[in-house]
Amino acid sequence: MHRYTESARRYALHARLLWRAAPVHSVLNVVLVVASAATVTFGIVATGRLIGTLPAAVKAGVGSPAADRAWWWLAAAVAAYVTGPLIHAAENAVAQVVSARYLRLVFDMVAEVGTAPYGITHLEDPEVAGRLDAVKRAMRDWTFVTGVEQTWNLLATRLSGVGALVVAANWNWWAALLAAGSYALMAKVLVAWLATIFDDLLEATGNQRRQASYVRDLMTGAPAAKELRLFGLADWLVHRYSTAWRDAMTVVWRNRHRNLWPILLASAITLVVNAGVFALLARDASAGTVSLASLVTVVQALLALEAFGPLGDNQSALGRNTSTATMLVALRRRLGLPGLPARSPAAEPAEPVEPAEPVEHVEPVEPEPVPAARSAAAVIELREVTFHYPSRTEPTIERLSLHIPAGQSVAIVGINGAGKSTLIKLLCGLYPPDAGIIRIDGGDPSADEATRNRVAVIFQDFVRYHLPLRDNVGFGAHTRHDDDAVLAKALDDAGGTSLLDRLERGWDTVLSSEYAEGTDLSGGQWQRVALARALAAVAGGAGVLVLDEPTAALDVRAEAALFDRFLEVTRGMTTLLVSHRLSSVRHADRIVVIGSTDPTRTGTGIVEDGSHEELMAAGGAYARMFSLQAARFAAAGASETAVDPR
Ligand SMILES: Nc1ncnc2c1ncn2[C@@H]1O[C@H](COP(=O)(O)OP(=O)(O)OP(=O)(O)O)[C@@H](O)[C@H]1O
Repeated sequence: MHRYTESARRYALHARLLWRAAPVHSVLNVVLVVASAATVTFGIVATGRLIGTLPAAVKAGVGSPAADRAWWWLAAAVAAYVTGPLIHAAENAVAQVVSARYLRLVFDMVAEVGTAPYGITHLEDPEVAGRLDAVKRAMRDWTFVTGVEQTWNLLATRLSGVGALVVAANWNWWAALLAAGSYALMAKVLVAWLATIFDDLLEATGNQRRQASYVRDLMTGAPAAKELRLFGLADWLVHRYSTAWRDAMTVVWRNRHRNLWPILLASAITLVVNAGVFALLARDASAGTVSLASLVTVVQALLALEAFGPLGDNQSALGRNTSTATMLVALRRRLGLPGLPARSPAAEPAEPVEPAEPVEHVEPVEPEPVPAARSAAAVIELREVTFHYPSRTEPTIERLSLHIPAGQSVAIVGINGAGKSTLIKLLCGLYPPDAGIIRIDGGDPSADEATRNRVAVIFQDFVRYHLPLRDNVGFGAHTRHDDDAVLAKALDDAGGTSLLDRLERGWDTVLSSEYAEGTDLSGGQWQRVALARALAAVAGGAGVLVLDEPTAALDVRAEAALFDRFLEVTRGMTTLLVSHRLSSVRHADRIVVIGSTDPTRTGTGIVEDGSHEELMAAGGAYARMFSLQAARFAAAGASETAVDPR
């Protein structure tokens, strides 16, 4: 029973989405659908009447009143059959608009799931990630759009069934109801069966199908192409793909077979009921209680009752669509978002389908007046901060306190896995701490957007946007994105001016060789572009600049020179540098070594804190790491002024 009420709920959600996406066009489509169903019913009646009047008309001859009546019914039937396709065409045209807006709305809803909660904890939750991926995959399937477009055809068909029912009920109301009911039962059972399959596809198989898709993409995409050939992985991947896919689909196949019997039963009922109803009609006709005109009309009407039954591919497309929308709404609610966004994109142009417009609950950031040169340096305060990743039980950071005054440059160093990047992510508010407080100029970065905008970070795995150089640099600058002077200065400060000179289309060159007139960059060039993005952020209002090892692809000397330059151009700013190469960060005002502070604690704290000279003089962990790196590098025959990477 639950399955049947559930399908009613899904259709109700579908109706709400259509209404939200395109209210005017949806109402227009309903009107057209009613008109279309009416022409079908009228066509049935007119044809029946025409056939019924023909014998008398033929007998009475041309010009007789009977012949006139036949002509009238003929004209009416032709009008119905000609008008029907015209209305249908109009309905399709309006349906296109509705589907474009519907897609836009659903795209916004998905984008909001990915972007609206500022923290990234939810995206690392395997269940959320699996569902989000399943929704995105289902949206890419052609059935998703077809499902929306077919809504109106399905509605028109069902309504034409109502017309046929009224006509058939004129002959025998209970027989007509019985026939219509048997078709409806079959449709209900089939819809519930399809919904189970789609839910299984979306839910139960989410992770396994994700694995299978991942392996398939490895085989067909550029990123793994080199290793795939070098390690001879092709056969292994093909095998892995087919087993992952089979494992994923086993649940679907099993449920598909297990739930088949209600469909077989409903089909048998429909067959028996309809045989009985037609036998009843035949009996009435032979007894003379049904005229020839009525017989033709009722036969057509009874056949048209099939409109209440299963409607093939169109219905499964709509079923798939409603399953996806239901899952999306549930996912949104789980993340604390409203099921449906409050604002309608109906007023927006339907095409092209663009990325999400500002979402309802995230206040659009009003461009603030940005100082011409640079914004004020920020003060950073971490007090007794403890944090553990959702997928772990032990804390990664434990009771860590750090005060960074405005304008200081600080290097964060520590061994692999010490928690340097985690500390930076906490500073950006990407995760809220479990305990303790993090403040930037008094604001909480995990809760306050204006505070977050004060921090500009380039991570080790910074994004290489396949977009023009202008965007790759300008994305850092928020409100100054289009200010060429700001971008040029940032690129120059990052040591990337020569790169600009080499690009044929200058700032407009797309940084990807997958585009005509685009070009890819070397690892080092990409790092300079990323660095320029961080520097551009200063003009955009950032008060803290963080470089979390985005320079690993540069050689030792280049990284050291770049960091020195970075410290020079950002003098007076609050800056944080993370690097394994201690020589690269030795010129920072202050060096903070993080690591295990106490054997009873699993999380990281501050082990040492001071300037390069102070820490070297103290002869602690930093001094030992520095000397070790220097010795290794010297042994490798390089200059003694630079220190070996790792
Ligand atoms: N998203 C995550 N989920 C769970 N654990 C994580 C996640 N990211 C990092 N960790 C774990 O947290 C610990 C600290 O990682 P982090 O990346 O902060 O170290 P790091 O000092 O920056 O390391 P490296 O020098 O290698 O870059 C590691 O044990 C790592 O495995």
